[in-house]
Amino acid sequence: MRTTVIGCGYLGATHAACMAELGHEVLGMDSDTDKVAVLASGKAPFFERGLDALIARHTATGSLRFTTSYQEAAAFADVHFIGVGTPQQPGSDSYDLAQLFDAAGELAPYLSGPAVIAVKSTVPVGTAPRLAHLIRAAAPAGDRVEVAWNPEFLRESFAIDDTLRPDRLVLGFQHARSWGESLLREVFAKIIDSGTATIVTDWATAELAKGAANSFLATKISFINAMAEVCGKSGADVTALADILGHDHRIGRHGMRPGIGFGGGCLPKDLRGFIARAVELDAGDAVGILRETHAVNERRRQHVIDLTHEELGSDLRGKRITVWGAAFKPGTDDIRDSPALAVAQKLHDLGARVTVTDPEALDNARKLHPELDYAEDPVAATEDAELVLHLTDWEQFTHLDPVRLALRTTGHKLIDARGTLDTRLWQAAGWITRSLA
Ligand SMILES: NC(=O)c1ccc[n+]([C@@H]2O[C@H](COP(=O)([O-])OP(=O)(O)OC[C@H]3O[C@@H](n4cnc5c(N)ncnc54)[C@H](O)[C@@H]3O)[C@@H](O)[C@H]2O)c1
Ligand SMILES: O=c1ccn([C@@H]2O[C@H](COP(=O)(O)OP(=O)(O)O[C@H]3O[C@H](CO)[C@@H](O)[C@H](O)[C@H]3O)[C@@H](O)[C@H]2O)c(=O)[nH]1
Repeated sequence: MRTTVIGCGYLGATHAACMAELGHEVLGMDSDTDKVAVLASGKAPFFERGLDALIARHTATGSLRFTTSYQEAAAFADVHFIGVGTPQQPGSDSYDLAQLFDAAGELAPYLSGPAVIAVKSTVPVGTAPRLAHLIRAAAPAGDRVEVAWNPEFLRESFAIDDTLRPDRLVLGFQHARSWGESLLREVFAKIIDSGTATIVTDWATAELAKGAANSFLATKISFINAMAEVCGKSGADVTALADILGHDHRIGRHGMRPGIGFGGGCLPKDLRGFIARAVELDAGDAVGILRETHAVNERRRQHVIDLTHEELGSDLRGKRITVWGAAFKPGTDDIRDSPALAVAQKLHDLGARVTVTDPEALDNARKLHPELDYAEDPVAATEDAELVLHLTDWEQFTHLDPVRLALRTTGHKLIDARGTLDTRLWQAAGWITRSLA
């Protein structure tokens, strides 16, 4: 089959490559000419394990191509996935849907025959009817264009695997047993036939499924971090506590790693967007729990700042601090709402001299935070540091030798905000360690 993917960022580029991997002919479309040039040359414009190889393989055979033309995209296929961004509006917790409505508005005038627009972008519930109205009004094919909602649940750093082997497939339609459903079942046939739970539902449930899933995941992380606060006051061990809770199959250990809290391009903004939409719908009382999820998460970042003051004093001006980590989590160069960079920025604002190191995300970090210092090598980054903050849990950091590092630093002080360092080894090497987990 032929499909297009409109919007080739983290989600769209992965989706396009994976659709080609399923055996389809795919045309990726993006309005960013530089991004399209990189993709067309057979590379991913960001770091995601395995994606370069997948894009290279399918662009080489011609089954995966890229364009900046809506007209070419409309003519190429009957099934169009939309994966453009839906960031938070500046100065508000609500979603900014401009990319989505722009993309749909640009594509629609070229839709002259029956087509299915399957939206993967994350949106507030109630978006589908508005988008369908806009598309049908602008498309020559009118009501023969069907809008489907197909939320995406992939995690960055596992993006390919999560796309090809998802936990579930959700397809939302305006009407039951539609033409669009048959077409999308054909697109996803290999995934469906491998036994993946496939839930066909209405638009609103499909839209809500995504925000609800991310709100739950965020709440699970904040729950264990709230327990970390109680453990901190009572002397209990939150990692052991998470293990004990996780053995209960109704709770499970996944998503229960305590530490600095969640960041990234999805959980924080989807949580805020979900709360804002519930308030608009007069269901504000129902999301009180999510407000607390958000508050706990904010406290985790502040806790790192508080511990820094405890170790280095109230005046941080001129203090040399090394931050290990810039990406919001390991396995990606994505720095959107990165807890590590938020803390680094705050410490810089307080007058500290902050040096950041990260295996993949330094280029992105430099662009967004030119005021911080950077070092490629974590050992060199730690030179003369009075305090080391371990803020993103890259595996590489766990292999660093605390004895060797102790010789280079002036303070021998470590805050492990991810709980993945063996702090006993660090203490044996003469370090004072503090932990969030
Ligand atoms: N990143 C993830 O892991 C992930 C996972 C699941 C869902 N999502 C959701 O998917 C959506 C996309 O997220 P992302 O992380 O890929 O964002 P992104 O910012 O990386 O990508 C968005 C892409 O859309 C392009 N674009 C913007 N306006 C366009 C237009 N009018 N026409 C064509 N292209 C246009 C941009 O150039 C960019 O390449 C969001 O709604 C997000 O919440 C993301
Ligand atoms: O036990 C945990 C698990 C995660 N995190 C943090 O939570 C954030 C999000 O992690 P993760 O969920 O692995 O990454 P994302 O790639 O942001 O994926 C989330 O957001 C995507 C975009 O909506 C969804 O598709 C995914 O299902 C959802 O997991 C990161 O900062 C992690 O460090 C923790 O602190 N503790």
